[in-house]
Amino acid sequence: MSERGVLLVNLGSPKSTQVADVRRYLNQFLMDPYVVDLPWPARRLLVSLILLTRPKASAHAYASIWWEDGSPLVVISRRVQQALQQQLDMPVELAMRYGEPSIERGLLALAARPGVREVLFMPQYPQHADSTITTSVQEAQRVIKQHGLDIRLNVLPAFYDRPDYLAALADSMRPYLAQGFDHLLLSYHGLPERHLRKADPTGTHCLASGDCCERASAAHATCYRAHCSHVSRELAARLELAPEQWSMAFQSRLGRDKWIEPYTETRIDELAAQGVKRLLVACPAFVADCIETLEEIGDRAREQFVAAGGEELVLIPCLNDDPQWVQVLADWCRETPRQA
Ligand SMILES: C=CC1=C(C)c2cc3[nH]c(cc4nc(cc5[nH]c(cc1n2)c(C)c5CCC(=O)O)C(CCC(=O)O)=C4C)c(C)c3C=C
Ligand SMILES: [Fe+2]
Ligand SMILES: [Fe+2]
Repeated sequence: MSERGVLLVNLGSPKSTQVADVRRYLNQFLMDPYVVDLPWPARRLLVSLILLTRPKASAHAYASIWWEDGSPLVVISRRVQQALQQQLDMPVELAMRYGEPSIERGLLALAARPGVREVLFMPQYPQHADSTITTSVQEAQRVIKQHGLDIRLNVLPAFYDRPDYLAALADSMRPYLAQGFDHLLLSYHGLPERHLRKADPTGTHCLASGDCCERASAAHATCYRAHCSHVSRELAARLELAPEQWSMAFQSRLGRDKWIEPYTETRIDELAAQGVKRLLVACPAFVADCIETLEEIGDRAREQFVAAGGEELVLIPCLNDDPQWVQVLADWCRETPRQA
């Protein structure tokens, strides 16, 4: 009997590539106030407008990357859960913030296991964002309260600075660099600039200057962009890259707000114009490949790069179920101190 259970948490995918399923998923996702952070009436209006056209386009994109056994994100996350379960003598469940398997289902399954009193809640996001980690924790707290569950939540914070994670990521990228390249682009999921300012506990640091992320600040405890910068600099150092050999950009913009820059789309054109022929792209905001890596970078960015004069864009896979990464997760499950 184990006192601890583990819940691996990721974002989630539609149930299928049917437009109706994609619409249901996008509605749940975008109506989350941590994602579209507008008051309810404005959020409802904006999301309803997005839902007029986006589900069809997204369904098409999902269909182009869907696997026989489902969404890559969910299939890969399930593989990680199973590999982890084989290494651990504590129960490991998988949950998605949107869609299935839900956080509710995961927590109820763990709470039903004899002896489990603590859930090590492991959001699978290296960098902090309220639209990923905070919303997942809130949902878990809601479920615990609603069902009166007798369990403590022990939340694993963003792990952008943990040396074992960084080593696993750098090691997974090394074979791709060894095949030769002109430039490595580290493309992170974007965020509206407003989200960054809202998450700034000092209220004055984030985005007050262009180099805010390079200057030490208490704001960096929850600054998504500072976390991305940290991962990028660490990767460059571990992979022994010169400054001109790599750069960082942000993808997946939605809507008309200003998102953090530079945009990946812009960088792709710039790099092609600079004469980069063989471009490597890694996506370190994701630990599992998903529509954002496979379709947005692996398909669309590749086409864009070649149309702009590049020769080859190679997408470096996410950590996925890499044994070294699974080992790191297993270590964290065993070694994270119990919560008082
Ligand atoms: C306002 C919109 C969005 C914010 C903010 C946002 C933040 C954010 N998302 C991820 C990780 C993932 N996002 C994924 C898909 C996805 N993201 C948005 C919008 C926002 N994300 C949309 C509308 C979608 C759906 C696909 C589409 O229609 O384009 C995924 C992949 C899901 C899958 O099934 O494969 C992930 C993972 C992070 C890390 C993040 C904040 C930093
Ligand atoms: Fe997203
Ligand atoms: Fe910053």
